[in-house]
Amino acid sequence: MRVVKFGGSSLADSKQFEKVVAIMQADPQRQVVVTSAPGKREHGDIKVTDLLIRYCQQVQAHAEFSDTVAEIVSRYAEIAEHYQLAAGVLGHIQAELESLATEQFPDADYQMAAFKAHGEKLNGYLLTAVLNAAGSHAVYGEPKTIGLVVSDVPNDAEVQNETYANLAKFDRPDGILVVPGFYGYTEAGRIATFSRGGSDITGAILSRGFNADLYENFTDVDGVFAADPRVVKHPAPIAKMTYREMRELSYGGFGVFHDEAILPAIEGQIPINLKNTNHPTHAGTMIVPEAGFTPQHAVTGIVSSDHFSAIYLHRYLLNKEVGFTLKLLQIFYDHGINYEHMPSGIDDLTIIFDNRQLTPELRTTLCQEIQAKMHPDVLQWIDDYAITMVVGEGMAKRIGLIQRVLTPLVMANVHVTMINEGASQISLMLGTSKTQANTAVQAIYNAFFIPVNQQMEG
Ligand SMILES: Nc1ncnc2c1ncn2[C@@H]1O[C@H](COP(=O)(O)OP(=O)(O)O)[C@@H](O)[C@H]1O
Ligand SMILES: N[C@@H](CC(=O)OP(=O)(O)O)C(=O)O
Repeated sequence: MRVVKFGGSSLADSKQFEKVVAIMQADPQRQVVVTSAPGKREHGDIKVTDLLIRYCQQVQAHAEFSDTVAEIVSRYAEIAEHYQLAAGVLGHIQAELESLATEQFPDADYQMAAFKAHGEKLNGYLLTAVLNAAGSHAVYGEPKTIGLVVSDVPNDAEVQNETYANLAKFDRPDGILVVPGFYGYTEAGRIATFSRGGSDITGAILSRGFNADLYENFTDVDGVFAADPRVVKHPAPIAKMTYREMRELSYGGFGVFHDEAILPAIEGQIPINLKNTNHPTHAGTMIVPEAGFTPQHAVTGIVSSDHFSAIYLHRYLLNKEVGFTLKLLQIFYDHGINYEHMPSGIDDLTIIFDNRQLTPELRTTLCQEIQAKMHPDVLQWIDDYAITMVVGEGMAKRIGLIQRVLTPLVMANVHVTMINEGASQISLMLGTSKTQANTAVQAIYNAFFIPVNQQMEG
């Protein structure tokens, strides 16, 4: 059997629902389907998840929210009306949405999680009704009913291991089981969501839990490309790649698949097929175990992201001081900040971290504490930090690869401030300024993917 996940763009309106129904009905192996909330219908549109966040913020601020609720309801109404569903279906959706405003929650974070989750919950309910109206036998499976248990971090939850025992015991109904993505329930029975884009994670959990032969993840592109299509024009498609290549590239910024969705697939050794809802006959990208994989190219993909900041510390004889790093990381730990990378020299150390975790106040406190406890000769805060990652199973044993990566950067006048060859040996990390990050990706992409004669012409 297969678990199929449709992203928000695939479930954005009735036109997309038609494609989803056709895909589900084309293969009886597609027995479990995971829904996202309706996404963007066109460039500039607003995802239902973002409307729900606005709705929650308005409720929390005791502000007017009826326009927001009407806007959310209209997204579901267009689909329900297209399929001429019984009025009760839309009535139920509207009532559930409206009741959120008066429901009691333990705190504002759990309240936000519950609001957000309703985008996928109500779309799951709607898709169930649509599939039944289209002649399939579909049953709605609430994450609580099927046993999807998550940690009690309301907006960044992780799956708990007992989920897999629960899923193994769950008696799947005949026909299609429709499960909303993006959230589960804590031990205490509260809704908690994964991080943004987390419906991919639900699909992977169900694939492992139900021991699927294949996890099909449908989106709005023909698979994974060697670079983000918004950065490189018509990037080369990747026909096949490994789990760890996908994990590194998603982590690095390929938004097409959530980086935390790889682990359940690895644990269950479930192959993933990323496909296009708008072009379902295209083979898409297969993401497979490392064993038996033969890389076709030195580099599989190049990615950059610019949500980093760094703290640079310099102190003479730092290399001789036992416990310096420990003390420094303790400061980060005390403030609940995790770091991403830590390149170091004899007397120098840079800590690179995701700056989305920081407030301006926290930044000031961090600097003051580091100054007071570590007594560095130099402490520099660097906000203008982007990381470009070059990833490929084929990189490990290639002589001269670093030179092949760096030469086009020299030619493109990109200043590289940090180089870190990942311990995994399948990735190379480069620090640049934010403004040079896209140039870096384009230059490395051209060097590895465009034949030299075409580069000259271009
Ligand atoms: N390397 C890449 N290959 C393919 N798509 C990518 C890549 N990097 C970023 N993307 C973007 O990811 C988008 C799909 O992800 P997302 O918007 O989350 O889809 P969905 O709504 O289906 O979950 C694509 O439209 C594309 O713009
Ligand atoms: N709807 C949620 C979860 C999700 O996975 O969405 P999508 O499949 O559209 O990336 C979000 O916007 O974060």
